[in-house]
Amino acid sequence: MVLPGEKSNGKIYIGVVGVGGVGTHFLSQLSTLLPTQPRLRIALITSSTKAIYSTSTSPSTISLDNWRHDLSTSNSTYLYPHLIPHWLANCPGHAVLVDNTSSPKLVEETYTQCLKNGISIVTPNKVAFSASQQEWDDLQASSYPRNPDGGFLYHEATVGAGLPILSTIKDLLDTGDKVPSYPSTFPPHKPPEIVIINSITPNQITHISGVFSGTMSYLFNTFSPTSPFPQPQPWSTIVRQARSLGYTEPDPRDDLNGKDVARKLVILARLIGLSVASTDAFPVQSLIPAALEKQGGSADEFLNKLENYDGEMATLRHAAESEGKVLRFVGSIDVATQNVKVGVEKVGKGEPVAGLRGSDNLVAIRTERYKESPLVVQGAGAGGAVTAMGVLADLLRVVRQVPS
Ligand SMILES: NC(=O)C1=CN([C@@H]2O[C@H](COP(=O)(O)OP(=O)(O)OC[C@H]3O[C@@H](n4cnc5c(N)ncnc54)[C@H](OP(=O)(O)O)[C@@H]3O)[C@@H](O)[C@H]2O)C=CC1
Ligand SMILES: N[C@@H](CC=O)C(=O)O
Ligand code: NA
Repeated sequence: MVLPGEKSNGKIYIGVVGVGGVGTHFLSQLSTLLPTQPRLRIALITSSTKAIYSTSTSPSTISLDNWRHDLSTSNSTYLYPHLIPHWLANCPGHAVLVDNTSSPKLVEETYTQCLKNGISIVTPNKVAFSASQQEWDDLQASSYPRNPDGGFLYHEATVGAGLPILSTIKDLLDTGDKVPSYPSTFPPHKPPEIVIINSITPNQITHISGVFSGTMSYLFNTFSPTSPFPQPQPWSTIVRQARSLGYTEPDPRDDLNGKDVARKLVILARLIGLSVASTDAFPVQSLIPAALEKQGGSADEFLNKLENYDGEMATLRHAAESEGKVLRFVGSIDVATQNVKVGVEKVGKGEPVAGLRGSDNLVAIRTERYKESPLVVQGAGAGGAVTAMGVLADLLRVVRQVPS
């Protein structure tokens, strides 16, 4: 295996896992890019049932011209996750795992092993980065530069899809943004599960807040619009629309229960120097009706039952309307008080988050330099194409750092 620092044959071998909404857009965007990236070789494409491999030493690796057909007619069955690191390690150049799934099993069986073997990972999959703090720490320790022989690890699309949120925060931290002075002691009720892992460093960011879910943004922009006409459709109808638009998690319940936003806030909090035990370390408001919380079943079965609870959401909306407000699903991190929270809020129609459209995210970051007027990143935060762009941009970050 060729490590990031070692001289390789100059080629970069890509293993693509997952060809759903994001994965298909990723492959489509990659095929457009390939003619300008002669070093790239597609070494593996696997769905949850089928796989196509190139023989890793063969120069004629997989063509993207007819990958759907080639995959569906492939005689090769799906590559079990635990075999992926070995397979990529046999490539004669630098290898990159592109994980376009939401699979915890894939994370568990490939990430650390890949990184420690110098295989890079780019992914929109939040699971690895929002599990335990220890797992986060292990990923950092296994990957470059903390591990000089480790693979690169990029996950820009885990927060705000292709929006440059993680890269902006990295720039702020790298350029040592200063923060206002904090009280010498933290509030006595400081939640034990969220702590600043080091004293307030000069480059700590102080607040991050906004709308972090493309699905929830679309749902509330449509269900609780600033203009009263036309009459919004029922909540469950709009949830189905969000799913068909490719915004939701593979299971929309992971959006509605606030878990997806919680995952993103855990990733952001850890990135700016907070140690967060888990997504259960802070209050997360779920919009799953209580009666459906404990019921299993498929996503389709859930959506059919959700129709019976449209009235509950309509009541919430009417309460906001009576105050001349709209509903938005927001999240926030306050470093000084170490408070992290996720939930529905009534917001004035003139508020920035009230004006969002479609799957827009809006993330406001406050630091010393951006204290009075926060640094704001806004735009589509969900959708296959805008997510795939973030994954592809991360791949190019790896390409630029691998010696040719
Ligand atoms: N959609 C969006 O706007 C955004 C998505 N993301 C993240 O991107 C990831 C993918 O999302 P999206 O494409 O929308 O989801 P999809 O459900 O459309 O696609 C996921 C694909 O992964 C496949 N898959 C699951 N496990 C494996 C495995 N072990 N090996 C190979 N394939 C597997 C699934 O196959 P099968 O269906 O057969 O199980 C499915 O085709 C998720 O982690 C999501 O959180 C991040 C930002 C935005
Ligand atoms: N389901 C998520 C996808 C992007 O992270 C969302 O709606 O934001
Ligand atoms: Na992003």
